[in-house]
Amino acid sequence: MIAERVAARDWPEISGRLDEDGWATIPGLLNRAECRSLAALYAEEAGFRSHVVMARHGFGRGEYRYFSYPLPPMVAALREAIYPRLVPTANRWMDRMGLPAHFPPDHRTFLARCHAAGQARPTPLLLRYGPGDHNRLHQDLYGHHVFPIQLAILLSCPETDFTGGEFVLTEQRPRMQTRAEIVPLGQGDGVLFAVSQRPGTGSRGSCRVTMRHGVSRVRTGLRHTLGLIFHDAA
Ligand SMILES: O=C(O)CCC(=O)C(=O)O
Ligand SMILES: [Fe+2]
Repeated sequence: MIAERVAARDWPEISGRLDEDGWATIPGLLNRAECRSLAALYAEEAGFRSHVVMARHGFGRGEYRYFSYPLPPMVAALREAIYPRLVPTANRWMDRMGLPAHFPPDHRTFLARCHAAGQARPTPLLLRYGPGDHNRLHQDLYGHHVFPIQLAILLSCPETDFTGGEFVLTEQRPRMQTRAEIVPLGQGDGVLFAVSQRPGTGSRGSCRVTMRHGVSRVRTGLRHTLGLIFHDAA
């Protein structure tokens, strides 16, 4: 089901958006019931390898939990189905930036590479924000092996479950001020975005664009997200 749903998307269009902007939304990737059941996992004791209280690390305010292996079936299915769709873009980006990394066509092979290099801890996570919580701009780098695109899915419903809490992306280009963009997301929508660097075209030809992401302050209610990073952590 997840595989068919992912296959039905217009991947050439999504790749074009990623090349142009460094991010692309996938509207309605999960339905409301799926969002609810994933968000409900947050309260369960089992299934997670660690719990991070963001304020303790200067990451912002709010909390998140990394899943342990085996991942919940829906999370595993999303990771496996989406990765191969992103590989052509990821490899093109590496070429354009003159970086040697080359990503294999299936996720299992890429994970084996991460694990052999000591990056063996799963990175998919659930995040939870209440009133006043926010996520400071950051990059999800967890070791040498970095797949350059990641996915976040909004599990809560804006205006109904929470207010505020916008997904924010910034990009920095050489010799320019930082630009910020708010990504409009509804419940169940996914956003694909550059983890750290992507190729761009600047005034002097091609350049590297540095991206960061975060979440603006949640005003009211509770906001849950699922984060899917394709490399594992050291
Ligand atoms: O909560 C969000 O929308 C962003 C979560 C995040 O930082 C991530 O998925 O890597
Ligand atoms: Fe993140």
